Amino acid sequence: MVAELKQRSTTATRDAQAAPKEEFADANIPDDYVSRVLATEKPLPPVQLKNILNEIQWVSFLALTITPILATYGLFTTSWNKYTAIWTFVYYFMTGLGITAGYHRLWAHRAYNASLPLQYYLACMGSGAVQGSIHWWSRGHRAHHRYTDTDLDPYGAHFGLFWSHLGWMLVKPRRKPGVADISDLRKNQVIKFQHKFYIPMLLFFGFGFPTLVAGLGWNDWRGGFFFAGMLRLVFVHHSTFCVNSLAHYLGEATFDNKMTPRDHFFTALVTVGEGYHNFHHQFPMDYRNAVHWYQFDPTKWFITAMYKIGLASHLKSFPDNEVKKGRLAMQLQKAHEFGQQLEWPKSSSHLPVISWDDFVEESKTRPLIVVHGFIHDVSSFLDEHPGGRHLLTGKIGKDATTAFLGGVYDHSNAAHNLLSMMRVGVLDGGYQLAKDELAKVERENRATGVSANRPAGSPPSPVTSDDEDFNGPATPTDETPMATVNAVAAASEQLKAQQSADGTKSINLKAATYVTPGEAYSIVKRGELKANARVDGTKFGRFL
Ligand code: HEM
Repeated sequence: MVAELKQRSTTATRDAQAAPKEEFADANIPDDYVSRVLATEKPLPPVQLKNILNEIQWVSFLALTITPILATYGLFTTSWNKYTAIWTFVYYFMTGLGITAGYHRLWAHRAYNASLPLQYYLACMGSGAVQGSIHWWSRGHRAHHRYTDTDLDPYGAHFGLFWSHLGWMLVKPRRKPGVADISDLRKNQVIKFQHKFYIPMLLFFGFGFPTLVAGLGWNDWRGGFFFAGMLRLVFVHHSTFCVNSLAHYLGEATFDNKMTPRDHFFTALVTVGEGYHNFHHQFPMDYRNAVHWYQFDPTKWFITAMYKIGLASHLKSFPDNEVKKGRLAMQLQKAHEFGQQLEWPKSSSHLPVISWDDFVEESKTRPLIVVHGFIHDVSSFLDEHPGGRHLLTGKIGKDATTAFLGGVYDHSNAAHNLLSMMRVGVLDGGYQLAKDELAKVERENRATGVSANRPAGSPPSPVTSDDEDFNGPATPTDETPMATVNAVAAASEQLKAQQSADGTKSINLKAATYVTPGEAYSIVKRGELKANARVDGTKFGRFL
């Protein structure tokens, strides 16, 4: 089975990677390509001291070590000429842009179209940056984007800062980069030309041309070679390498933190504007790396200038609306993480459900106030209340929702938040129910020997907090005081009207939806809160 899988994998990978040149390299790619290749194709053993000489990639190793040595030698043996200094700086940008505007955004990502003269110019300048041919560079870069942070990424940041900056070029690749299609580049005449003549182009634009300009221009041949040639090349090299290393470590994940790319001004500064790398990995076909005018992206400015003079066209940019969505997603994630560090009120399902009667009884022993259907213990706040202690004590054992929500004072968000932290229970039904009124009447009448919902002489019904037991208003008797009967009947009528309106056994609309900052709780059916209490294992009708 394993052998078969291995066979299939090898065949699929070979198919994918060695497809005919004019076809898409990934035309036959299996759906599980990444995991299959990683599982079945073993990487080369790790580089160790004992095998290092065999593992070194000598061409790039020498190129990357000899240039800084020669540049340092030049620095100590050559005097600076003002014009050479300016030329070195200018040629740094020219060759840097050859990579960023040419190799990277034009060819690797097809972020815009360039006229033939601009393409040849960028190919020449890119050759002067000595980083391999467009063909080789773009293939590796497409694999980097496609397999970011996996072992199929040729310069995966997950292998460490040194590996992604330099290490991957100094030793033989530990495994073949993942398949990436470059069939479009194979057809490009400029790329074909540069690939064919890459070595002479590299030597000329890397060292000959900068030396010639300084030598013929102001007779500084030596400075031209060491500074505009060697020293400039060291800077261009490490500028590009920083995109693979620093841009995956330093800064913000502005649009997505699933992978390592980050946005940072400093990286942008040292990479000719490639430092907004989180943006770039999200929107790779965008000709910009930086969307804001104040962000440093000379490559974008160069492409825009080329567009203005008619040498570039079809500049691609990702829809602004979608860019904003990416930013918002991360902002929301951060806000959520911040919120998780805060203390939040107990939710209704973690509080006991208390009947109105029990609430009133308990209020005699401690300062309890009902607001929004929650019972709050305000003892810690009595003396702190900006509106005065008397306003709170006046509402103990009562429902203060109306007063709290603007009847007396329309409290701030802060007050709502503070209040929610004082919750100790949920009032059954959310507000004082008609049956509570009824129970009160019962209690009062019990003293006088009459009942509001039973014929005189029959035993009083127990006051129950089970909603299902509530069957409407009492039948008035001759003994019931008329005012009480009317109040109960009115409350009952209201309840009935509402029940028939929405077809449910619901509660007063006013109390139906409680919106507390950070939480919205909606009671859809009477008795639901009780279920919450049961789930939580708390006892119904008892304070914790
Ligand atoms: C436990 C419940 C309560 C809490 C946590 C609370 C909290 C606060 C807070 C924080 C303020 C400052 C202004 C603001 O943030 O909005 C305030 C002001 C006030 N509250 Fe309350 N309050 C409660 C209950 C009540 C009740 C039941 C009443 C009225 C019967 C009331 C009446 C007032 C008044 C009139 C002010 C304005 C004071 C002023 O600026 O002169 N509060 N309350």
